[in-house]
Amino acid sequence: MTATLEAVGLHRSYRVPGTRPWRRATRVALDGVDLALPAGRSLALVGESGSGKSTLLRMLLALEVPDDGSVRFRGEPVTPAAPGRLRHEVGVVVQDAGGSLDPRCPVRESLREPLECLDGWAGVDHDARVVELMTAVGLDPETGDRRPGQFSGGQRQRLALARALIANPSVLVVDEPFSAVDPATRARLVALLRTLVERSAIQVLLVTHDLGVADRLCDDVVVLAHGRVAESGSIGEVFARPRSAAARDLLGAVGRLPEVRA
Ligand SMILES: Nc1ncnc2c1ncn2[C@@H]1O[C@H](COP(=O)(O)OP(=O)(O)OP(=O)(O)O)[C@@H](O)[C@H]1O
Repeated sequence: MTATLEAVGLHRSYRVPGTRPWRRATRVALDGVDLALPAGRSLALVGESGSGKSTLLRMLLALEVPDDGSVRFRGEPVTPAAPGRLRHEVGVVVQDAGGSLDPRCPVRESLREPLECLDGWAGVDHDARVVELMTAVGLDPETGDRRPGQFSGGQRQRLALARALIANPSVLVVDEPFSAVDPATRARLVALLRTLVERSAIQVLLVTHDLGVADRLCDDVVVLAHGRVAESGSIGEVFARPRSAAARDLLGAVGRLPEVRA
């Protein structure tokens, strides 16, 4: 069966800033990465800082062109110039959730924006959809007139989630979405995301340092180390019996094996 999202042989290097042009020093961020998000599954992308997770995400979202290799969405090649269905079907929550919301606009307008840009939403009541999504993420729709600065960090994460979900994506990409919130808020957001995902059958591609969150939300895991896939498989398998040093290091760093679902 065709994977929903697939990367084959991705390579990406960057010039190291400050080096003299004739020395041409480069840093390899991705070195031959293959990855697949099979239909109906959710995937966590983990790895130590600098392992290449964000770079890989930029390629997968067709925001940047790899030096080599390709990305396919539902079997079709995607590039920044021709992202095809990817832009319509993939919702994204970035690390800095507040950043996806215009600080000058009432949040209702930021939430409505994807509906105004994407096909298929012209005949739909956008305000009603905003009310629906604000309610779904546990925010009072009456607060839609407020600016992002009038919400707490956790509430802004909820708003970013609502914005990512508003155009009914089939895939939700979330990049360290819970790093800036306290543990109690994080637990509530994870529970909320899990409920939303189960209810709407969305596939999640999660980038995280938090293996507990990965375990709660995803079926499979890819462990990146030094721009390569060190290990991949079902979360239950990899967390219970890590084969690579990178996976063992990550699991060791959290002090104990995260709770693994039966
Ligand atoms: N635009 C860029 N220019 C130069 N080097 C870059 C660029 N983007 C990434 N890199 C380098 O590529 C490597 C991988 O970086 P990347 O941000 O993908 O790692 P990461 O796993 O997402 O890290 P973190 O968990 O800290 O966010 C790093 O060595 C980084 O310095």
